[in-house]
Amino acid sequence: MNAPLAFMDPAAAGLQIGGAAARALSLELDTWPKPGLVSPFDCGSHDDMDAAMLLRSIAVLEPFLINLAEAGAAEADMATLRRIGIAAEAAMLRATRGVNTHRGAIFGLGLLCAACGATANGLEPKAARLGNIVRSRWGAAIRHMPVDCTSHGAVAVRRYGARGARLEAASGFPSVYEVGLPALRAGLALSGGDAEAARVQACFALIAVLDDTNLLHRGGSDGLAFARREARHFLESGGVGLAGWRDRAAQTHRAFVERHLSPGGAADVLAMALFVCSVEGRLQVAV
Ligand SMILES: CC(C)(COP(=O)(O)OP(=O)(O)OC[C@H]1O[C@@H](n2cnc3c(N)ncnc32)[C@H](O)[C@@H]1O)[C@@H](O)C(=O)NCCC(=O)NCCS
Ligand SMILES: Nc1ncnc2c1ncn2[C@@H]1O[C@H](COP(=O)(O)OP(=O)(O)OP(=O)(O)O)[C@@H](O)[C@H]1O
Repeated sequence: MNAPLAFMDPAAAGLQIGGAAARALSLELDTWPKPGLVSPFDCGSHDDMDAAMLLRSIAVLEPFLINLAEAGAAEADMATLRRIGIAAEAAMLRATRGVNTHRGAIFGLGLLCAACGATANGLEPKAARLGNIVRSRWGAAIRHMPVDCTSHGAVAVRRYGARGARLEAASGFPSVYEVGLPALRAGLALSGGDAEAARVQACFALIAVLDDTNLLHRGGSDGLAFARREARHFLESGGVGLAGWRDRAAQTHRAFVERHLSPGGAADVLAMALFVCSVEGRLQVAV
């Protein structure tokens, strides 16, 4: 059973929250098949990273996620969260020798950890949605954050008018609550309680709707349209409720790899949904 974290001891809350975030990242990594993404079985569309590198990155990031939760509990402003986030990115790049394994995840999960810290310390109601806390506490500051105009995401946002990681966060992570969590629930029901099937269902549901700047960067608007179409097709054919769903999903995985497409944003949002599940206890079963 996946009971919500109890936070009996506020001093231990940061450790619990950061640990839950790191576990969400490991669960995302373990999930297979995820179209184009890295898993313990293969490197998907990536020639510069593998599961061992992602695991190293997760281990290095956990203390920063703990630190972000503690900062949220101490009513930190966005400038403080940003300093921790930038330090986490630097540590990730040192651990991976320059490969961007978890940039989007540090940002989104980091903000959710800070919001969770605020609930653990009584600054926000325990039953509040973490996404709403991010929006109300830091949303305005996120919208006005300095933008690195050369980043892949910023170029895609400008060139294609995409929503990117920043807008997702500033608006309270609607993709986590309106897509990721309902799809995890649907996946559990369709598969008769198979946790990995539920994660695969959620991954496809997210690919089907997200403005994923990784897909735009690698495949342009045709790449994004292809990815969404393939994901929708899988879901409309029955998703993980279909006999042989794993083979179908693996076929889609291979089609993404052939086109060098990788929905890194969907992977990040899947990890965020798994984190929210574990700390808000929304599904009442482990996924
Ligand atoms: C805002 C961030 C994500 C940078 O964005 P930018 O567009 O410059 O980078 P980039 O293209 O690399 O995108 C970041 C990643 O977000 C993920 N992503 C892509 N699309 C989406 C989407 N629609 N929704 C959510 N995540 C997405 C992908 O994994 C992508 O790799 C962030 O890295 C940043 O500014 N960090 C500074 C530290 C900070 O302020 N941290 C806050 C507290 S933790
Ligand atoms: N399991 C996963 N497999 C692949 N990417 C993932 C996974 N989980 C999360 N991601 C996200 O995908 C992003 C990496 O994608 P990508 O390598 O395309 O980015 P990039 O370094 O900006 O571009 P490129 O490698 O094309 O130069 C990371 O920010 C990471 O958060």
